[in-house]
This record gives sequence, structure tokens and C-alpha cells, in this order.
Amino acid sequence: MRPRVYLTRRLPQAAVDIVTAACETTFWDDEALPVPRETLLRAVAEVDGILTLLTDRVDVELLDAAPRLKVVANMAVGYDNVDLPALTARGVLLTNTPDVLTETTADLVWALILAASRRVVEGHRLIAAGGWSTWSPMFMVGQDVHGATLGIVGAGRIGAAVARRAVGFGMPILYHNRHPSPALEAQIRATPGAAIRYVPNLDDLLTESDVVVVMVPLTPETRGMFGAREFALMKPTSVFVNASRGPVIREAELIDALQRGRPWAAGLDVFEREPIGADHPLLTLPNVVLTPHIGSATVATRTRMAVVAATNLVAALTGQPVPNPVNDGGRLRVERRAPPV
Ligand SMILES: NC(=O)C1=CN([C@@H]2O[C@H](COP(=O)(O)OP(=O)(O)OC[C@H]3O[C@@H](n4cnc5c(N)ncnc54)[C@H](OP(=O)(O)O)[C@@H]3O)[C@@H](O)[C@H]2O)C=CC1
Ligand SMILES: O=CC(=O)O
Repeated sequence: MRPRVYLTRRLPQAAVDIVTAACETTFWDDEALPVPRETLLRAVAEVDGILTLLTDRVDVELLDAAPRLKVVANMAVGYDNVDLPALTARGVLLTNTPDVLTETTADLVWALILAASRRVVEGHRLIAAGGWSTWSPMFMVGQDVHGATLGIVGAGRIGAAVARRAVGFGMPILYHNRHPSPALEAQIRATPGAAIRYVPNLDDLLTESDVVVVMVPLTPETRGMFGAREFALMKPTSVFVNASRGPVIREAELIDALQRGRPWAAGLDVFEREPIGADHPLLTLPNVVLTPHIGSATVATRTRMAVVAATNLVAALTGQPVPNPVNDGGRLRVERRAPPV
């Protein structure tokens, strides 16, 4: 009998085709809105696998509702929406979608760096409000990006792609991870004149950088990593960009810091509680640029992510090698299990 799966959102047809070719498939037939929790809990009762988005909470309650579940294929590289220890304890495999979104997300980080540094959105708003009267020497002046020191917190796949782009802007690069990355350093130094340095102490990176980009995963260790203390260390001319996860930042403390002018400006793609509304206090600040969690949002990349998630799901349920397992223990159990009856 073919495995049964549930897709928690309407996906690009290329991904649906992969799943339906191998599995009995039901899905939440809406592209824009997440499946309501009660519907999801009912839908997973008989399934062997689910394809989830980062808007779906995969926790003990859901696992209890899905006794046959063998695999959760998350259509994202981040998986902080999933209770990984709970999945692993039950031998349920988790997969994610790394790599295919790396360059696209790095592009968006750069959009935020440039827009926040050069007041792009503020300028647009000013014109739209009829507030542009003349050219004057210090009108709408921002901060230079070229030649500025870039500090990357979380220089993994995406952070490294951000760093590669910085070489073209002539920016010296600092990075802070738990471990240095000789591969990244070699890649950057392959360009004559390009400079990169590992900074083991986060405080040092914050005091030395002109632009700070955060690209760490959300974990117990990184939750609340940036607050009033960290912002106070930054330069009064600094630009802060977060495209990782909202809860890495203590948002109320960032708002307070931006009101005080340190950092000088911020570009944010992610928020403590998403989605945020038009009444969010960040929108009262002139020195922020906000995007609605669209780091990987291009047609090509979202299609690739859906295809990768579908491929992971099907591979796990048909005994094929799984391209992107997150928890190896779960994967082994999947392979040992008898086919679904
Ligand atoms: N805005 C958006 O739309 C998107 C957001 N994301 C977010 O970006 C995150 C990163 O993705 P990706 O680059 O592929 O992931 P990677 O795992 O490749 O990179 C994460 C980096 O963070 C570092 N890191 C992890 N924990 C810590 C810590 N406690 N302190 C300092 N550094 C740390 C890691 O290095 P080390 O292990 O040495 O510490 C690693 O270099 C995702 O988890 C997701 O949350 C991803 C895609 C799109
Ligand atoms: O935020 C997106 C992801 O892929 O993670």
C-alpha cells in the first residue's frame, strides 16, 4: 500500500507531482493561510508523513495526534517550529531544505543593508508624502556601505553568501560563530585585497563593525542573543540587519535602542511574533526597513524548496536515501520500519 501523507499548504505543482506519484496525498488547499490547528490535528491521524511550513508548530500534541508518523519534511532550512528532541525520541525523521535558498536569502540581506544604510524606504515615503522640496548638501544623508566593516553573526551557508557579496563592496569582514571556518576564510582571501577575521568574542565584533548581520539559527542558545547591552556596544553610525529569526532579538529593546540612535538604523525580515500588523511600534520609527519574512521568496527558490521538501518526504517513505535529514537517529528507524499497511 502507498504511504499516506498530508501537505499543510497548497504547493507549487512540481512538488505536488513528486508527492502524488508515490503517496496517497491530502492537503490544506490554501496557498495563503495556514491550516487551522484543529484541522491539522485531525488530518494527521492516519498519515505516515507530513510536509510542513515554518508556520506549522510540530510538537508533542501533534505527534500524539499522528501515531503512524515517520517523517516531517519541513519546507525551510530553519526548523525552530519543530520540537526536534520529541521527534527524535519517537523515531520520527525531520528533514529541511538547506542550500537551495542560500543565495536568494543573501540577496535579501543585501537589500536590507543597502536600504537601511541609504534611507531608501524613508526617501520613497518622503516623496510619496510630497515632502521633497530641493537638493541640499545634507538632505537624506546616510551611511556608506562600500569600505565599511561588515560583522556577520552566524557565518554559515547564508552568512558566507552575504560575505562573498561584501568583497565586491570592498568591505573588511568580521565573523562570529562558535567555531572558526577556515573554508570561508580561504574563499574570501582568494580575492586579492579581501580581508576576513574570526572574532571569538561577540562584543568585539559589535564594537568594531559598521554593519552587523545576524544569520544564526534560533536555538535555546541564540534566543534573546541581542538586547540592550549588545546594541549599546554598537557604533552610533551602525546598521543592524536580522534575517534569521525574530526571537534572536529582544525586539522591545531593539526599538528602544533605535529610538536612542544606536544602532543608527535597522533592516529586519523577521519578527518576534509573525505576522506583524500595521500598528507595530517598529513602524513608527523612521530608521527601520521591514520586510515580511521574504528572505527566500523568489519564484525559482520557493519552487526549489517545495521540490526538495517533497523529495525528502517521498525518499523517507520509500526507503530511498534521504537528501536532507536533520536527525540521523530518526532516519535509521524509518529505514528499519515495515512498509505502511
Ligand atoms: N529570513 C528568511 O527568510 C530566512 C531565514 N533563515 C534563517 O537563517 C538561519 C541560518 O541558515 P543557514 O545559513 O542555512 O544555516 P547554517 O547552519 O549554515 O548557519 C548557521 C551559522 O550560525 C552559527 N551559529 C549557530 N549557533 C550559534 C551560536 N550560538 N553563536 C554563534 N554562532 C552560531 C553556526 O556556526 P557554529 O556552528 O560554528 O556556531 C553557523 O555558521 C536558519 O536557521 C533560518 O533561521 C534561513 C533562510 C531564509
Ligand atoms: O525562514 C526560512 C527558512 O527557510 O528557514
